[in-house]
Amino acid sequence: MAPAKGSSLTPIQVENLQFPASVTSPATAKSYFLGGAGERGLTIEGKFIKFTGIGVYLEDTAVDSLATKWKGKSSQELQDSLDFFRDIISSPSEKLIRGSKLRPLSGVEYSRKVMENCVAHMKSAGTYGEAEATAIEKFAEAFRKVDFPPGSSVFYRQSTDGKLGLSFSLDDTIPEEEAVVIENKALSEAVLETMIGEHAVSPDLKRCLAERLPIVMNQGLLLTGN
Ligand SMILES: O=C(/C=C/c1ccc(O)cc1)c1c(O)cc(O)cc1O
Repeated sequence: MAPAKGSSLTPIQVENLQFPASVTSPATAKSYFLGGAGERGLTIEGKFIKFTGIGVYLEDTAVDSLATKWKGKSSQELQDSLDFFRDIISSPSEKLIRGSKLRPLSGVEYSRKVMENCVAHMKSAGTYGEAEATAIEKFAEAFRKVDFPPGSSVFYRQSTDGKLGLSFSLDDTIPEEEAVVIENKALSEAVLETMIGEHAVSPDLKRCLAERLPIVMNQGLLLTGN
């Protein structure tokens, strides 16, 4: 029998955070592969401080939809193409994003930064209206009583029909139940846009996606090393 064709997608380590090559969510029973992961830091008094590690998990179906346009392009070409990242964001497959903390952060502190970026993006894209302002309020409320010690995580599930599921975990395990589901496509997409789009908070994550996805588009998926 011919050997199975496929690339070996490896887990990724961001500082002391481990991002497995694939995960199955007990909330949805769906499996996702690790498109990429990277750090998010801030320069404070001239020093780059790493605060979070972000992992972007995609459903297998994302590969074919991306391959039609991007297969054959080099990692550098992909990294330099905003349209490539926009196609990941809008690809017709569910995404699961894990944002894990390297330093302690309160939910209010963390969510304020995420919301600032999301609102700025939606305003510049012309997608911010009353429904989005209400969705942002719901987002803020979900984080109000959350505390993030190092190693703890928020999971963002972005469904193809525009729902954003939020869940919180003290480690890297995906909770069985989501804390809240926000039905707003513009906000859902904005969360990933702020991470890998035009003004991305994690260039490291963009580089990683641009390096790994060509392998998957060329060789297919064969997951190892969880
Ligand atoms: O990771 C962050 C935010 C980290 C952070 C660091 C220091 C603070 O005082 C507050 C928050 C993040 C993200 O994951 C996604 C996003 O769109 C914006 C962010 O800032």
